[in-house]
Amino acid sequence: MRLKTAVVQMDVAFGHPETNYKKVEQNINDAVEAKADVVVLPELWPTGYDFQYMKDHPDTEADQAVKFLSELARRHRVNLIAGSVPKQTENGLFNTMLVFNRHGAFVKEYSKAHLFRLMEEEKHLSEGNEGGLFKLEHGYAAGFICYDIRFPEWVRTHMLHPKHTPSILYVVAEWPKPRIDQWRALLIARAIENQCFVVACNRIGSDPNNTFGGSSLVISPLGEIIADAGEKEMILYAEIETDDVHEIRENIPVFQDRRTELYRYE
Ligand SMILES: O=C(O)CCC(=O)C(=O)O
Repeated sequence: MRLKTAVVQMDVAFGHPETNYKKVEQNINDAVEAKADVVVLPELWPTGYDFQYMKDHPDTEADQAVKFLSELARRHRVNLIAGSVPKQTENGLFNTMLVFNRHGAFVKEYSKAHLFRLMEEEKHLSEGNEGGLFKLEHGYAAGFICYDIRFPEWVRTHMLHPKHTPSILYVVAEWPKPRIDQWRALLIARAIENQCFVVACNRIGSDPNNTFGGSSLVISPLGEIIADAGEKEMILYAEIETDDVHEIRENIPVFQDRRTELYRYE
């Protein structure tokens, strides 16, 4: 199936959700005018990494974000990979990706499984324990959040679902500029080794502790960069044909050729 993706590479106002909610709404409006089928937002777009704000103004069960996003998806008839949002629950604070379909129906939530110590996530957040596989009209996909892409075994676990192999990996991030070459290399590697499209959204701009590198990318299952947002605030558009994965997987049958009996130490 052919689909047009819109990746919102935006600056995020630190601890200022009013500004970020308005900006997200404007970006979704613009993407819909450009006839996007799927809009992708960055990690923690409501607040950035302002843990104090998240604690002082908890979005309980992410109700505020869910209501806002579901209404936008329904009104504009667009699928949303709505980045991630702070979700306060009685078991802790999670960094949670939310996915909605064109009818505004809630499709999936995925809480970041690998917390990033360099940004002290483990001191403030609880880690997710569930996978990020979901289905939209264009088939199966999986969602990952930032540091998750350093764990190829986590991504591969999603690819090994017995019935529902994803054809797109959506990655949302606040990835700092000093390691942006690693971001690019890791995303290309995840695309090639999993023979998947990668649609990756990183924020731009700075917070009190970091400068973020942008470089939101759309990558083919062969590892070719289809679209690259560079360092500007922008919506990155790309058209992809998800059925391409089948031929690529037939040509080089990586999944059939796995030697699982070797992949462990005694
Ligand atoms: O792995 C990295 O270098 C960056 C990860 C990160 O910034 C995050 O997970 O928030």
